[in-house]
Amino acid sequence: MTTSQDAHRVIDQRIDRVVPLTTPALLHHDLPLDTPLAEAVVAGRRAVGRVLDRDDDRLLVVVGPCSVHDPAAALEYAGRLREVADRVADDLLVVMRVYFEKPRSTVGWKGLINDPALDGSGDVNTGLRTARALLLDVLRLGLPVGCEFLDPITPQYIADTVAWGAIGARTVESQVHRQLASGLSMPIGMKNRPDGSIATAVDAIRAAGVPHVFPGIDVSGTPAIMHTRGNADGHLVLRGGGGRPNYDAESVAGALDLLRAAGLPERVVVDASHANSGKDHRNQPVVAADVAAQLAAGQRGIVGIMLESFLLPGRQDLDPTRELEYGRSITDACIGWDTTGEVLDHLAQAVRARRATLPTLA
Ligand SMILES: O=C[C@H](O)[C@H](O)COP(=O)(O)O
Ligand SMILES: C=C(OP(=O)(O)O)C(=O)O
Repeated sequence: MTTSQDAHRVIDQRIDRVVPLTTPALLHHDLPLDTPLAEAVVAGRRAVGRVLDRDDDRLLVVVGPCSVHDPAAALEYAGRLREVADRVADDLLVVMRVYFEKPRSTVGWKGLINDPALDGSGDVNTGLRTARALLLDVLRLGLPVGCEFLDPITPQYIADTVAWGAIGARTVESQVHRQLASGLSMPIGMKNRPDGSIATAVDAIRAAGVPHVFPGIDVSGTPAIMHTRGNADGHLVLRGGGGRPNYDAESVAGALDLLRAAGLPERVVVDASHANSGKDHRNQPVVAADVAAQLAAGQRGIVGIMLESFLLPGRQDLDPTRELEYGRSITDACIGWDTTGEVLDHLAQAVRARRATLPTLA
């Protein structure tokens, strides 16, 4: 046994401070998902699943800010999005992107859960509470929610509210994240790796599709051995990479071939941002227009699109010496609100054109 004298020399040598973390159960108690909201989550997940399975010929659109840094602005955005989502509901299944966890290439702000005060103070308790409160508010407006799952323990705090999830480009090769995805209750998009490798994401879909056993925490916050069932709703997200986009018809066909060869459903979601836009938000409508043209030409393999969009276009630096502009991203550049409406209308039109090329679904 380690003596207290030894412990002092060997344990937590690089931990500066340990702060108690609230439990998922306590947060759920304080901010409950009531029955109507739970029904909305179940309906949202089912609707996403039907689009992915092509039992519903609409296009899944995951749209919203690159990251939430100001819950008030995100909620204003949600209110506006709700109106557009209703307008295009016959053709598009709109899910709001409500991202709280940012995987960084090196260092940078890691998102609202990690650092809600945006100053490096790392008040994760407040971050989780603020995130869950916003998720419930967005659900109350009638929008399904999409999140990236990055930290393996945060899902117990918020995943009950989420209809669609992503494993990001930087973690898609990680066994920890594949195991996590195998136990998550909603469909999960696996993004291609930052260097452009699609095979890695295809491997991730296969890995997450089967049961796993791994250490985690249960809803009470107690360490637990999780035995998962496997996630059959895994799908590929093409986000470009290695300095090249992969949203064009040839890349989509290549990705569908890889999925077929792996024995997986031939379906992809195209992310119009990240390496597909070269991180220039002005390119997102160009990507969306190309996707729209592929849909109108009858491409059924594209089941969804992701857009990074906020109230104002572009991005701003997180600069402690200056007040932030309301409604503008502090992570990746987003398309602004007006462009968002135009892009969604264009995509809805393309879905109608695709429908006209296809026999009616039974
Ligand atoms: O979506 C956001 C970013 O692309 C991601 O967090 C990586 O950002 P970074 O390369 O600026 O760290
Ligand atoms: C980090 C993100 O994307 P990717 O994993 O594709 O870089 C994101 O969507 O916020």
